[in-house]
Amino acid sequence: MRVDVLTIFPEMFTGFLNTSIIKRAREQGILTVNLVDIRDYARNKHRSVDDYPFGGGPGMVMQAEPIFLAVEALLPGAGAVRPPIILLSPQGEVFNQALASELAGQERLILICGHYEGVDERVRQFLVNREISIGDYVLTGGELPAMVIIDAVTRLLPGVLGDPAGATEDSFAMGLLEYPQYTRPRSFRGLEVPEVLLCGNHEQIRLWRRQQALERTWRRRPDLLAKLELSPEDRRLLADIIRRAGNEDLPGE
Ligand SMILES: C[S@@+](CC[C@H](N)C(=O)[O-])C[C@H]1O[C@@H](n2cnc3c(N)ncnc32)[C@H](O)[C@@H]1O
Repeated sequence: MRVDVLTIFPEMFTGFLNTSIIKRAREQGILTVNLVDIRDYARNKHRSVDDYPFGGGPGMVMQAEPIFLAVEALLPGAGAVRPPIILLSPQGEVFNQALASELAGQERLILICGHYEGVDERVRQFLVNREISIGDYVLTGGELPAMVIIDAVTRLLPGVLGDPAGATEDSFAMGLLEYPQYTRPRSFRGLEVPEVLLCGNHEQIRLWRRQQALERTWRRRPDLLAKLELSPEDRRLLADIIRRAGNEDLPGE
């Protein structure tokens, strides 16, 4: 996958792109990130790309022209099929795992990072074809949201994770929060790993994990559970969880 990132702070991406799984994905040629400095498309000697808002008000607004020029330089030849051209914005559709999977199916993404008070509305109206928010809060710029999206999408690309099953069992991938994880030592300060995980019986472990995932989701994110199509086994497990919760305080929460 190729991702073009339009930003006025390309240096913010240095650590992110050169660390851990994202670094490896780039080295393996699975991910290519092209950082475009929007200032390279400013038509003034100060390379400024923002100006005061028409109508007054606080802060500065990023101008449309350098952003249009930067995108046009990436996509020469009008009329070609356009990749998703995404404006990062707190006003966009809210990013989630389903959207990450959808974007992971694309060959190319263009991400536009706003800054200051945001970008000239004409970018939103006439240049981008998608607007994505990473949550209901306001950040100083679109750079962190761009990294969030690149990270979530990259780990879904074939070949990126050593064990692809990891991503399919993650929270949200199957509509549930993930079951609890443990590693060595078996006993830490007298705190023991659940016995079932040591028994070597794969079916028992699978069932325990499913029950834990259902219980966590039921307690913490019942909204997710409401959207899920439950199997007969899930219904049985859930009925048991709810019955026990009615009788006693479930341990460990
Ligand atoms: C300070 S914000 C501008 C907020 C804008 N004045 C508003 O109220 O919608 C500056 C830039 O940060 C980015 N940004 C801030 N919060 C974001 C979020 N939750 N999701 C995605 N991008 C965000 C956007 O690119 C935005 O243009």
